[in-house]
Amino acid sequence: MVKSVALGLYITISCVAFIMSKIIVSFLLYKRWARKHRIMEDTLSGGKMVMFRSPTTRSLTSKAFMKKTMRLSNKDIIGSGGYGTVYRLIIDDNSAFAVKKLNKGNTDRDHGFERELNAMGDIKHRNIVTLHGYYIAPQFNLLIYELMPNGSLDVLLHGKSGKDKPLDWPSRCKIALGAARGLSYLHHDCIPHIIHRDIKSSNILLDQNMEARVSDFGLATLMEPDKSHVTTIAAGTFGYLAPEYFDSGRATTKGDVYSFGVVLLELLTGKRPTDETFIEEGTKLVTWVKEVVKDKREEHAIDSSLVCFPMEEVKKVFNIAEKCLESDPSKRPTMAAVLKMLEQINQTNL
Ligand SMILES: Nc1ncnc2c1ncn2[C@@H]1O[C@H](COP(=O)(O)OP(=O)(O)OP(=O)(O)O)[C@@H](O)[C@H]1O
Repeated sequence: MVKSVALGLYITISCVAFIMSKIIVSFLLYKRWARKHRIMEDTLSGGKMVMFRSPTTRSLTSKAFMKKTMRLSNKDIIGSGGYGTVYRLIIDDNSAFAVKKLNKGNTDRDHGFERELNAMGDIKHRNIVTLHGYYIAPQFNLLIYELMPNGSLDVLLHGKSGKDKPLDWPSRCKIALGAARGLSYLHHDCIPHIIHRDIKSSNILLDQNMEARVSDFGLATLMEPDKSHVTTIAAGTFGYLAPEYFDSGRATTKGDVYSFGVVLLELLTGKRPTDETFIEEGTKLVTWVKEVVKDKREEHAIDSSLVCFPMEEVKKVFNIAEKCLESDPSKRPTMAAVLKMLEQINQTNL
């Protein structure tokens, strides 16, 4: 009898010790993960700041960062979009950021919002704009990105100041290839796979080497779209949205492929998909280009600011764009296939 009680006690103690050790190991592993991923996590001015570990953020302190952030003013604005305003934040010679102040604070956000942001911070690729950190507070939220010194493809192609220095053909090829590589990474190499949902020229930014970086991935999922933002419907932007989206409202990788096809047309023709002349003529960029390609008149559609270009390559890029713009999503290539096609024709430019 005594023996069986002792045995029972022994088994209970062993089980409790086993469970406790598992809990402690999990806790330690979590702490290690958090230390690796977050250089700092601070409660500041009623909000929480999280910065992810990277060479750029290593020497920063959250207080110094917040102090500079609070001093941002209109003269620091780089641009604004449907989700908020983007500011240039220079900390020192080695650290410059683009801070996106989202329109709403976190009053209606849950832990899913932070989980999404942490997942976005894990994505590192040479053709994706890195998210360095975030700040969440009841009044406003900030997303802290790496600063892209050469701005967006949208401004480079259709900038307000006129095309004083138009992009040459090799630069356009390099941008198309970089953007395809970034998007292909999100679709095929990330686990779980990521649908961008808002591919357009203003979401393709250029780094110091004029290498394309896809920005704003995950943002459409993260945010409830601001109803005052007229260009964005549930997700995506008019002119770039795949036709099936208007029926189903469902974002898919093939929807991203369609939007990428529109960006290729922008690179080729130098025209915006929402160009007023198309609306006046009752057509759209995609329809117009399809007719031009069918009639083999590509030279009439090419951007007039392009003075020197190899016609064979131009035709091939028109062809890839056409494939991306198939009305039936199942007939569109995957981004991996688009990347391969672009790599094949661009070998001479790279
Ligand atoms: N990381 C960055 N580095 C440099 N400039 C940036 C950065 N992020 C955004 N910008 C600039 O700020 C502008 C506004 O960006 P934002 O992403 O808020 O809006 P958008 O992409 O134009 O529109 P939408 O919100 O509908 O996607 C961009 O056109 C770009 O020029």
